[in-house]
Amino acid sequence: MIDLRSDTITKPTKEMREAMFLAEVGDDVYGEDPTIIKLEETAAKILGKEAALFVTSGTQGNQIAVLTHCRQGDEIILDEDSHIVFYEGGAISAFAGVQPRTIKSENGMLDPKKLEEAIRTNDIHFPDTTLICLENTHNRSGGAVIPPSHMKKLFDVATEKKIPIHLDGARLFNSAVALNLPLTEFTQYTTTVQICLSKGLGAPVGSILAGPKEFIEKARKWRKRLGGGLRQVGILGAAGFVALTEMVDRLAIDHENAKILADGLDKHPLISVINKVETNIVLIDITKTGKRSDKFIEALKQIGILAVPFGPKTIRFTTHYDVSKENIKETVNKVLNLK
Ligand SMILES: Cc1ncc(COP(=O)(O)O)c(CN[C@H](C(=O)O)[C@H](C)O)c1O
Repeated sequence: MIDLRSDTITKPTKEMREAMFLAEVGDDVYGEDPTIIKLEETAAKILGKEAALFVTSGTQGNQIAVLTHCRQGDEIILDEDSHIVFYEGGAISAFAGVQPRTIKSENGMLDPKKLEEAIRTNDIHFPDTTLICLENTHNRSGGAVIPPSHMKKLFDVATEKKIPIHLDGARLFNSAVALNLPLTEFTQYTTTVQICLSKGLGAPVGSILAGPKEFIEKARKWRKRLGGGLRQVGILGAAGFVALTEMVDRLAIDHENAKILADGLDKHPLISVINKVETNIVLIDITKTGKRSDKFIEALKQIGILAVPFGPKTIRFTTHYDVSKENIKETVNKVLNLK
């Protein structure tokens, strides 16, 4: 099977497994796990933040960010297609008790004017707007890169209104590699940021939430409240450290493979690629095939290819470390022969 369902599929590399085996560990609830301390300090530095916290997933990182920034009854502004709204099971309402105020983005980019209009004024009838959430790359726009110049426009609106910005940067490294920029070019326009170690970077588990020191102390307590007090977690941290320090540059290969895949699939008379393939995600429209996406996914599985539905007529393919250029070429040849 050529598994293009997601970059979450990546399995730990040999180097990661060795690092896990040799990891020096301690009880992280008492702050005594040297490997996770090293990971958190390194991540904070790379992200240009005062402190960082290892979390078990991107979802947990986003949810702890909302719980730490907000109070029950607050309103947060996000893109209607953001992962936090679309894929996190309503957790911001279930746990943090906050109200999402969604605005539609253009290719993952919120309009600064619409953002400003969505911010509540001080009125007894209104909830307070206490957080703005961005996503970069933008998953449902097909891994769209939000350039720092656009992030600055949103940051300027938020700063003027004294509202923090949380960036869901699950694939922020993909944006940084696509634009050949350091992460701090993006994170300078955020208060807090979550990045995934377990997606394109290949770690088996985990994300990092980074931000101001005081914020991270509060976030650590929220993680504990959620049962996230981790013990000898250096075992996971060791793999995360390899991901963070050795697996970033190779994301360019995933981007190249995504472009080869997109160019190939687009040649099929009944398929059209609908996103500008800037990173590791390809979205195709299958309307002309007359098939619904679930049926098309089954047809792909019959020919040894795994992908995910992204709507009734849309399919997503995601390239990653465990899919080679040969796999991509094989995928193109097989799909081109699909009737
Ligand atoms: C932008 C963004 N932010 C957060 C997350 C959550 O990360 P995890 O909770 O899966 O570690 C994801 C995962 N995305 C997964 C995928 O793309 O296959 C699924 C949809 O949850 C994400 O794409």
